[in-house]
Amino acid sequence: MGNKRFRAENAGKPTSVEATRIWASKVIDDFRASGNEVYTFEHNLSNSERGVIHQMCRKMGIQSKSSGRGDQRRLSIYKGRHKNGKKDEKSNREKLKCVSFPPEADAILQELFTHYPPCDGDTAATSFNKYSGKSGKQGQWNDDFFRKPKSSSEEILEKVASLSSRLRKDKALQEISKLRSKLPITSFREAITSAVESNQVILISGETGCGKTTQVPQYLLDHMWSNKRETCKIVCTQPRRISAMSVSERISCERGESIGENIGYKVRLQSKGGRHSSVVFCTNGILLRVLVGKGSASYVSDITHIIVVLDILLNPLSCVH
Ligand SMILES: Nc1ncnc2c1ncn2[C@@H]1O[C@H](COP(=O)(O)OP(=O)(O)OP(=O)(O)O)[C@@H](O)[C@H]1O
Repeated sequence: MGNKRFRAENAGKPTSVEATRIWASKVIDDFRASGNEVYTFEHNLSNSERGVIHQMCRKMGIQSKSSGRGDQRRLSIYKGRHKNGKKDEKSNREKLKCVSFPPEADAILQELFTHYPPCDGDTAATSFNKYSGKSGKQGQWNDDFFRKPKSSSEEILEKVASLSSRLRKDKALQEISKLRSKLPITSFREAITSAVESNQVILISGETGCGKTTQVPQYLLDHMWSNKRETCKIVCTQPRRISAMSVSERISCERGESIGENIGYKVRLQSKGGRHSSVVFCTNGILLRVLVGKGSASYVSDITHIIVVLDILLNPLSCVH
């Protein structure tokens, strides 16, 4: 399966973006199955077609590079990582970091990731050293990010007092607080905290913007601190790493504190906060890794609440019998 065959397919290249994707994915698949290290497309690709192919390659983890000028510009794709056409030594080192699982664990993970696929950001090395453990033991997460803060009841009281003092003094915070009190979810605050107290799982459904994401974690946190004087670890998932980061920033702002104090996040290769943070946002993929990681039992029991975002589309036709 050499360049000849690819050139033949290249000659009949389609015109629309979708058709380019279909055609290019076949060419890339054939290239991946071939013994060739490099494949160069014909020079009859337009700028936008090359753009589509570069984008596809990025998603598939294939290195791609265009070279040449004007009509002669051609796009090449590489099996290994290349820098300016030279093989990057790093790729060999990266290959050595491959994690393998015993067949039983493989089957369980396959099923989990089929039902709850990690988002793009999670599929690449998630704090690999922390997940694998420096000793090299696979699947061992040595991180205490998901452990409960060690605060005593006096320290909790101080945190509550400090929040009310900020609210008294800070005009901007008072404005935000006024806006928060007008959110549709506000009238359900008590109902939510008492439902959480008496049930293991609750489902909260509300229109977009009603306050589910930003308010529920705070209701639970304030309930744990003010009413129960107890420390807690509230883990909230978000479908995307960017939303995990921005929601934790928003909540920190609503409480007049810096991100990484009581509210934090952990996404691929990035985190703010730590064990001391009581509310932490992460992506679905990170939570899954926490839950299925070997030795996770010791700190998973520290997690007091898990808030998962579900996007359920109800098909009205399915209700018609
Ligand atoms: N970063 C932000 N800056 C300003 N306002 C924000 C910010 N994030 C959220 N809000 C506002 O806070 C309110 C509650 O938002 P929140 O995300 O909690 O709602 P939601 O019910 O979770 O919505 P969705 O179902 O779309 O996720 C909304 O009115 C929103 O506009």
